[in-house]
Amino acid sequence: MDLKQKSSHSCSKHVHTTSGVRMAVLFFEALGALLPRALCACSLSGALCMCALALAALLGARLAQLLWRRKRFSCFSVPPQRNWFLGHMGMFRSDEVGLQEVDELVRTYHHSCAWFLGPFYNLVRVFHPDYVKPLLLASASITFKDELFYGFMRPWLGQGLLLSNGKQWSRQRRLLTPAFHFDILKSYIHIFNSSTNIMHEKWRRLLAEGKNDFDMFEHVSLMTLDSLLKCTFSYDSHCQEKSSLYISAIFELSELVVKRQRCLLHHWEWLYKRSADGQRFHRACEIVHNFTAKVVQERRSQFLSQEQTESSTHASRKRRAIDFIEVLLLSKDENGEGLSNEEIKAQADTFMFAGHDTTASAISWVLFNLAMHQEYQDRCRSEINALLEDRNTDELVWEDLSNLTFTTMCIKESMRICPPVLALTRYYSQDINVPGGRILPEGAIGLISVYGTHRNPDVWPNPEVFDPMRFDPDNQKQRSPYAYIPFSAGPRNCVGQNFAMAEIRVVLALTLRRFRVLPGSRLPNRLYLLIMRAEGGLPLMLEPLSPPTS
Ligand code: HEM
Repeated sequence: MDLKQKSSHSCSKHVHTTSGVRMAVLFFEALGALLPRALCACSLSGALCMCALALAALLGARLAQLLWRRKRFSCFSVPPQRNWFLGHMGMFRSDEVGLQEVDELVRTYHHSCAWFLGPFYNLVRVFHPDYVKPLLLASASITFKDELFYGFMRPWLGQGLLLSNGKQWSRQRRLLTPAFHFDILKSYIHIFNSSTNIMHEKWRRLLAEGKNDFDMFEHVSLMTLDSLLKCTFSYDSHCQEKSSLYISAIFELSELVVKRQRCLLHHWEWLYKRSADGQRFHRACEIVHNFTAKVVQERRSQFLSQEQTESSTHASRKRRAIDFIEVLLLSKDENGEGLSNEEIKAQADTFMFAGHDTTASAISWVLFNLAMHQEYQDRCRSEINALLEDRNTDELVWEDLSNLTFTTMCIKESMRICPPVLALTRYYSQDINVPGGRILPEGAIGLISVYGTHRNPDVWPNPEVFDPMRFDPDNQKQRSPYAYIPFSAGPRNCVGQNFAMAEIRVVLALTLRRFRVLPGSRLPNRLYLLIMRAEGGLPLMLEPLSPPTS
């Protein structure tokens, strides 16, 4: 449907309607400013009365300002609110019902709607590729990661790539991009194979003990963390077999960030610092930072001493997997300046956060979707077995990945229907034009709903149906590149997407070769947290398969 036709308002209209409100703001502000002067000339009771009036006038000015700001959103549809003051505050649910409400929102409003969080935050939620495009392609100089959604991660991730803005971000992005070059990623395939093997060994042991209701999220998260620690720090944590303080701290931090976003009182730093959660957050940050600082320091001294010996020649480096820390230690900008220890620590913490839970979510949900669709699971398995047919080892190599065509289609369809990152938010320092003559006003937060866009029936017919054929190359041609955005798009897209896709393909291929995956004891209810999870875990059952005979 033509989006312009659907547009019922134009933002230009609000200029007239808001001038009255603007006058009211000016009136109340003038009143608030004049009253204190009049106070000097009054008795005590008169002074108290004047104080109350001044306060009321200032409050009136703020409320009028609030209404004026909201008016700027009148070109967007506004779903029913709690009341004019609280707006949609508290109406956003993070459970299965909440996700179904997003589906309903998309069906009703087709492309976008305004969303007000009390008197403080005004958002525009977009869920159509034509609206997503201008928001994701807006220049980095006017686009910022907003503090409402990203700010609470700052004490943990610092000014790493995910949270930095402007020039600092562009410099970091230039320096970090080589870390994700194919030549580097190739050397990680062995790590992905071996971490998957460790997980499968554990599964076989548990199956032999008679346990067969696996919380896939728990197992896969430990496995992706294991891989990431090896790829980032060359650190073998053995975290799949034994617990570690560092790992528990990472899990705790992810949980606490979401908890804080949901609790308005805890947005206030002074109060949060004194709360039990705030203190847990502080302790967990300390554990993570101490760990990263120690590794970075050790690696820098090791690196410097290696530089002076012959053993660190280019050839010898090429023989082993170069970890991210090493690439970061080597990187230099156009002025020959490298990254400081502080910057490297922020990047390493960012990789650990951005890389493990997201990939775990993608792997867990594709296993779930294939458990629910055995016909597609069988087709993936045939593809994998055919690929490894004449080999005497199960080890996948980089070149195999491009031959897993149908398996990759299933992964993509699973990330459409269950995107690990459900939404992105941005703050814009200038008005942004979106279709239908609408304007996202300067200072507003744009919430790009990945989930909503992937489920938009105007773009994806029968969006709730799992159909890998949507990603057959012939069926993709007609679609906007902004209709499918699990890794975001534009300048701030996911720098780790090739890493993630390689890992997911290795894990899925080896798992389906060795196990049949079946639905668990109950169907999961989805959870809308920093990433898509399942309430109480994602139970699946496994049936070990014997190696295919040729
Ligand atoms: C299936 C797995 C993954 C998904 C779905 C995913 C998704 C995303 C998304 C949607 C963004 C944009 C976030 C925003 O704008 O706020 C992003 C950014 C980012 N991702 Fe990923 N990611 C995945 C894996 C990884 C991995 C494995 C790494 C690193 C090892 C990584 C590192 C990053 C970084 C550093 C950014 C910030 C990029 C920038 O702002 O320039 N991600 N990711």
